[in-house]
Amino acid sequence: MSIVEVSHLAKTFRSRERASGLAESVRSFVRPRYRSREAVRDISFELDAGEVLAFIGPNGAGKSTTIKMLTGILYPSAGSVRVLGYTPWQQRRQLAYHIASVFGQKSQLWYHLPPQDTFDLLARIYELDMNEYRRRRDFLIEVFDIADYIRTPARKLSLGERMRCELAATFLHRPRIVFLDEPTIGLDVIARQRIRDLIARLNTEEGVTVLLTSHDAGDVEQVCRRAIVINHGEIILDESVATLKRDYLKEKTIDLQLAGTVDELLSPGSDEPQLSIPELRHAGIRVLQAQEHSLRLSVDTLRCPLEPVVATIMQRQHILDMTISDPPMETIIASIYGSQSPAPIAAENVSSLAG
Ligand SMILES: Nc1ncnc2c1ncn2[C@@H]1O[C@H](COP(=O)(O)OP(=O)(O)OP(=O)(O)O)[C@@H](O)[C@H]1O
Repeated sequence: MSIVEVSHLAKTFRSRERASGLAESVRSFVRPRYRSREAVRDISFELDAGEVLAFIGPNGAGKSTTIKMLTGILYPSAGSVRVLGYTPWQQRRQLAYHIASVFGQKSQLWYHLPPQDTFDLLARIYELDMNEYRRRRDFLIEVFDIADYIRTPARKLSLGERMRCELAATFLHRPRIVFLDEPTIGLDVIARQRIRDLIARLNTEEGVTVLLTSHDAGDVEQVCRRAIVINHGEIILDESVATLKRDYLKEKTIDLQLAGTVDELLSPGSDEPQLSIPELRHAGIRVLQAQEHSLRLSVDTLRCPLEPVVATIMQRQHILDMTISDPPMETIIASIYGSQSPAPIAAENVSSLAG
């Protein structure tokens, strides 16, 4: 059953243009000029209870604006939205008891207070029964493993610790839907993995519906089952993550730091660097960069699993360090459009496998 229904949603921002210089400032004061930006053009989709949806797209695609309309923070310019039967911007207060949102860049924890105090305040805001609240709080403290710093002021927590507390706070009132806008932004590999596992666990155990935005393809692959890709405020793809993986997330980049020089692994004399190892002269493997001790390969994991590639190189060279990264979201979007973008590897997407 659909618990979120979005139909032809649009949002145009109208902002006053700032003038520079005294004369222009006076002119713009007398006759202000406005600029319109269509952040969301025409978005329609439905979400069933228990789904985990990735809502992805490049910077400025309209993801946060859509979430803000679904949670009642913004009203739209056109279209309709029903979330759990409510119209978010008209019934924001009623809806707030049943949903929660996390904006990775903004904190809902009181900066100078320990998370425990924020939890107590939220319990009052959501009018929770105190016994039920304590049980729930203790359960979340255990699940999110935050007992050690629940009494430390939020301002003193590391980003990963704070994010775990943010999420615990989000689940306090047993929301039926959570909107997570970049919940893993800025986190290291281990903290990111932990957040992914926790979101997946609460979805499985409590059936909470999740709508998640992220620039990290790993979040999408590991947490979500369906993905909506948007660009310029419009949906360009609505598919299962399995299909997205098969068609667009199959390329991985392996960066290797070698004890020896890369020349030992390359065929001499060719213009384009090519591996000399016969087993790795495979259409699914491309050398992206080769310099002194570092080698960057692109591997099409559908045609060629990663393990044998790494194992074959290890037989010939000692590997000092290795990272495996997903293509950046811009590249995925570009390949959805059917063309390849030369966007650089997103450093934050890198997951280190060896140190
Ligand atoms: N309050 C606002 N006033 C004017 N323009 C805005 C406002 N909020 C967002 N925009 C513009 O709307 C467009 C969509 O922004 P939005 O934050 O929804 O994108 P996003 O997909 O979440 O991007 P990112 O991945 O960078 O967070 C952008 O061009 C942005 O500059």
